[in-house]
Amino acid sequence: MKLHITNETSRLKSVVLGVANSNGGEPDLEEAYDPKSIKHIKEGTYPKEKDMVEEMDAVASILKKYNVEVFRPQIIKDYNQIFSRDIGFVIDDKFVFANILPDREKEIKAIDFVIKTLDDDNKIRLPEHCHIEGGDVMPHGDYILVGTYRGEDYSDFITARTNVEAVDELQKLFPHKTVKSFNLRKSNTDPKANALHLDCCFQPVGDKFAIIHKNGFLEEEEYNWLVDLYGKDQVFEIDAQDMYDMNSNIFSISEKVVISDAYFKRLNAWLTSKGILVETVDYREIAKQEGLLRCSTLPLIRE
Ligand SMILES: NC(=O)NCCC[C@H](N)C(=O)O
Repeated sequence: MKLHITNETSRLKSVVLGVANSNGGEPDLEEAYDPKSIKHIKEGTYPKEKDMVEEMDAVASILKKYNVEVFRPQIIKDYNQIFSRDIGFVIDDKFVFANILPDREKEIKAIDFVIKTLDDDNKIRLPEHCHIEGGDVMPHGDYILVGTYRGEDYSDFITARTNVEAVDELQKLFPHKTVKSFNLRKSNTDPKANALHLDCCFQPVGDKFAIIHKNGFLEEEEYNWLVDLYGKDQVFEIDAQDMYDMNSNIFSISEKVVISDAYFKRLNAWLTSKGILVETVDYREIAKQEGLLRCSTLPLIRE
């Protein structure tokens, strides 16, 4: 397979979509690794496998309707494999393995059957001390946008997944691109104050638009840099509740078509007003684990 990803919105040709089958059910509180899952475990509202399988199958159907090649990870018994985005990422024709949270590191084996079709020259592994997850990485033409956490208390946050060492390494690996990093707000306990990955508080859509949550960014100038990249009138601002609901985590099939959650009335109306066709699914159960549509997809080829 010849990989090709240079941005978030060009016509999608091939993608990995996670699976919710045999996801291991409700974890113990100590095993959960994001604050929204913790909240749902405490409140007795943790999502059921059957509901999540149905939600993901609806996404697969839409992708197939648009003639997108869809790979599903092989099922590892009793293991959460919903959020394929984070296990690796494609930049140009390279597949970069994530150095993911140790609780999630088995997930990558399940797409071996895809990775082994790639030339060895096109597979990249970062040194072990570089932590990085695909939800933090967005190829954007000549830029690679990367979410990170620069605080000295990095190791206290199970929600901090990409470190500055990985940002530096990425710049060395892609010297012809500019790696621009964003210091994100982290909370292990409050999902409304936790930008778990860059795609939880920002995402480009269409040919000139973006969705953004200001408070997800710790540095105002970095938030401003993104707003200026698009222009103030072209960005859709979301608040803490919208971030919690995961409004910035929709998924583009092309510049003209997105998959969004039917629950996002304000966002979907805005997208439609910009000439973007919105295919809707119900992803409220998946959302309970602090991820949504972008998080559950790993694009391999866009035009
Ligand atoms: N890109 C993403 O934001 N992925 C969501 C991952 C959610 C999962 N519960 C985690 O904490 O790793």
